[in-house]
Amino acid sequence: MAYFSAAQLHTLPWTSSINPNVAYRTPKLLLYPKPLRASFSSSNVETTTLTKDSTTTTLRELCYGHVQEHVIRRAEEVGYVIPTEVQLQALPFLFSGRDCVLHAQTGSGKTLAYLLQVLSVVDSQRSAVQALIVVPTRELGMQVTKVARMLAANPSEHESGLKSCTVMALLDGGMLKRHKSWLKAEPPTIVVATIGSLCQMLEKHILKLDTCQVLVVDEVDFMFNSSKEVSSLKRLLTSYSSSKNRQTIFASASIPQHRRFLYDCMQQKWTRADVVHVHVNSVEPMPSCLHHRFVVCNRTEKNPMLLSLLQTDSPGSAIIFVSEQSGKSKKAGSAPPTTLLVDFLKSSCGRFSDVSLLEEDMNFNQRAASLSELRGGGGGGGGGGYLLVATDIAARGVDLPETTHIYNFDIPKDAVNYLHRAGRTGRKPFSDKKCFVTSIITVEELFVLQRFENELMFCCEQLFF
Ligand SMILES: Nc1ncnc2c1ncn2[C@@H]1O[C@H](COP(=O)(O)OP(=O)(O)OP(=O)(O)O)[C@@H](O)[C@H]1O
Repeated sequence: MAYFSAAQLHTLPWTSSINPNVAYRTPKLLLYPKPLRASFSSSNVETTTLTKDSTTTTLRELCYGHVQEHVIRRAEEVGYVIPTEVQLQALPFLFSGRDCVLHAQTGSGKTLAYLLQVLSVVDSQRSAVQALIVVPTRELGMQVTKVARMLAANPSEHESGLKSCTVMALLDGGMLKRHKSWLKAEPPTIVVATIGSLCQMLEKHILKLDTCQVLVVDEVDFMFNSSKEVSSLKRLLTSYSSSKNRQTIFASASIPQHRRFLYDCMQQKWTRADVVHVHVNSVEPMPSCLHHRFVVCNRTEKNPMLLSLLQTDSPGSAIIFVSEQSGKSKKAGSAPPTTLLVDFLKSSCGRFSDVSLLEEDMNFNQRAASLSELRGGGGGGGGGGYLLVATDIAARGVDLPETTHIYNFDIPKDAVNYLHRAGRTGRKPFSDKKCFVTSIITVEELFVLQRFENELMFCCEQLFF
């Protein structure tokens, strides 16, 4: 069993060294103790770090002998030809069957990395659930299911007589009765699930994991941080299936206190003891193409300030993040801040007459319609772009690669939240086109933003209007 000393556990949350290329604003509050080295030899955990790769390995070469030809061809058809850094780094470990923690920037292609491994392991001719992918939200689940189905589709299914791999989306708000019949009649090969729906099926013994060979938990830090999900997740990892009998893959762009997390993975038997930590861009938690800015104004001036920013930036496509409505405001019967902002934008300027909305209080169908409208090139903003007003439901995992601007209308609740909101832009792996993250803050919130700068090691430029 690996052992970590107290000194090793007392570590920087994001990184192992300060990035010398970042120009920091002063005064800098260095909140953490002196930097530790990237790897530590007294443990079984292998930490791999990669900054820039110069090889020209193709995804085909990387997957050769592991992933079926039709899957590789499908990936190439949709433009996945060159692997991203996390794919390059992680796939050899994944293909070897090792448990992995994929820890890489937002938009770096972690989904494709774990899906290629899932598709390399499953046998579509076997009628049994062989892979389970757990996600925190229905939106992310739908997105992962779509990519998995797209990669798994076998155009020569009829000629060869071989069945294609089936992917079930077992997501909160779905038709669980139908899924129940499906699971009983012919179990799918891969299940993508939110933890609530999954546990219902497991508790009723409709879904069994004894044939499951790969278990993926996406946005793993979020799941472990959510009081609603954590006990179910722990049960899933230890009671419903054993880490000895499966490959376990965890993925996230943010794993605060990652060494502590890796220690827990082994101690609690969520993974096997030889788990690999694939840590890409460990010194730079956010994509370098992001340009961070802020404006200071009074609370009452936020709406006109946002409008000025939108008029000046003229964003191609933008997401505006607004805090969730407080319980007190709901009780008082006030309109949600998201709705108020959408109404303001619609009435203030013609270009923003078609603003989309995504928030928890919408029903699942409305939420799906809102996202598919954006993906279809609809939505506000004109010129094929969109303008989306959203709560943090859109902050994790949602992939809208055309987004060029993020506006924090309300300041994120912590640095992790800042990182994921910011990560909804800059999602084209091989593009270094500048994307913008702008926070609208009050004077009192300046200190909070500065804390985020320290924790995430970025530099924010002040704009004046
Ligand atoms: N090899 C590749 N070549 C080109 N594009 C890619 C490649 N791999 C992934 N992408 C694209 O990159 C974008 C981001 O990928 P993905 O959603 O997997 O990121 P992620 O690492 O899971 O991000 P997050 O942490 O925000 O969930 C997607 O639009 C995806 O289609």
